[in-house]
Amino acid sequence: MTMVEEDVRRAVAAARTVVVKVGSSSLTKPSGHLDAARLRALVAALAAAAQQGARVVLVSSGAIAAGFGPLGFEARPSDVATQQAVAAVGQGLLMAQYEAAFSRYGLKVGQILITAEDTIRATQYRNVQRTLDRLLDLGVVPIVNENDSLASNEIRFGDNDRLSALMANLVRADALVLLTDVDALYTAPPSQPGARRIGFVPDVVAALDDVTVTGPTSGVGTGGMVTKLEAARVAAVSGIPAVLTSAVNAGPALMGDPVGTAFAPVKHRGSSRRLWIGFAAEPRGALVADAGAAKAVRGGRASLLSAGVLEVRGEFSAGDPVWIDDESGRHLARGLSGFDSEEIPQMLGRTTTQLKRFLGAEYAHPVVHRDDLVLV
Ligand SMILES: Nc1ncnc2c1ncn2[C@@H]1O[C@H](COP(=O)(O)OP(=O)(O)O)[C@@H](O)[C@H]1O
Ligand SMILES: N[C@@H](CCC(=O)OP(=O)(O)O)C(=O)O
Repeated sequence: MTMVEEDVRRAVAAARTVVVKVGSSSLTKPSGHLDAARLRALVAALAAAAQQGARVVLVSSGAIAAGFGPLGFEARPSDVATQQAVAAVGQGLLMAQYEAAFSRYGLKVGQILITAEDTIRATQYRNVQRTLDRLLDLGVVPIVNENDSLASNEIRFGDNDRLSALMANLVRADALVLLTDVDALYTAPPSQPGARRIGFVPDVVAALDDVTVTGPTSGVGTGGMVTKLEAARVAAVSGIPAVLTSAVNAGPALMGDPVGTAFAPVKHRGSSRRLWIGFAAEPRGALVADAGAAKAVRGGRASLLSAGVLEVRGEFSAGDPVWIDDESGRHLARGLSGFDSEEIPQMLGRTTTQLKRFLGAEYAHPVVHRDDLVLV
């Protein structure tokens, strides 16, 4: 069943669990300080939704943008070490403001700082999921951000837009609301003459060809509209309706009013863990499948066995995401490797019986189990 705009609006208003993402530019001043009035206005809208029974997860950016001013920097620092230090200061300031603002409505907040690395492994993923579920059961508003101070540069999410769509999967949200500094998606950056506002996107994958988007323009944001559309796409293919609008429209958006841009889901909800594998982290290496294994993997229900692996590329540990490629180098799937890259060469081409006999029972497992594999 495809949703029309009214269905999306209604789904957002009726959402039992809703993930709301707010960008740095909506919470801070260009000087690198928090804008307390705007933060309080946002909290008022979220508290109203919570008081009507919604379980609200807030994904909030702003740690770096709120921390550089108090530390005496005139602009957002560009080197990673300073950004990480600034985020450690800004995150505390941000949470202090949220705690004070939500407490006026009798609501408690809980901080969740997350790294891509923490969550890619099955045990860690379930741990984050369990903590968030429990916080929501306790009536707490979880406030999520990337752990900017600790995330290593190569594997960070980098933008909270994508993180928010993944969070929506993780908490099995009924809706995702992306709040930024522009009132809607436009056919081109709104500063360009002739850019038209788009009220409804029935199929975000198809729409990507028709709009021109750019990176951030605010000086404090990171992803611009590119990552917001990516988030809307991840939500849509996860079966989650989404709305994109400006932070000042948070209240009306959550009440289902026709503000901003509504995105219809394009698929039924899939397994959240599989989506996480598909979108969360950049693969560290690749396993090259022979023709038989490639066919089996493409069929959608097979594990990748060492008997069908020709080559291992890159360095990774067991549990890391890897590409599964065919012999011509085309990506077939993403999956979590069951072994360290250095263990795999001795396993290549061997059947499960041979692995058990020559290397021991601990090697008699698929290189990538089908539950840990997503076709691309
Ligand atoms: N097609 C488009 N429609 C709307 N906004 C766009 C488009 N292309 C680029 N933008 C820009 O994206 C900006 C929002 O991204 P960003 O600054 O990263 O916000 P945030 O801090 O909320 O994540 C807007 O201010 C807008 O200028
Ligand atoms: N995690 C970073 C923000 C990353 C980010 O996505 O920023 P934005 O584009 O403003 O949503 C921070 O808190 O400063």
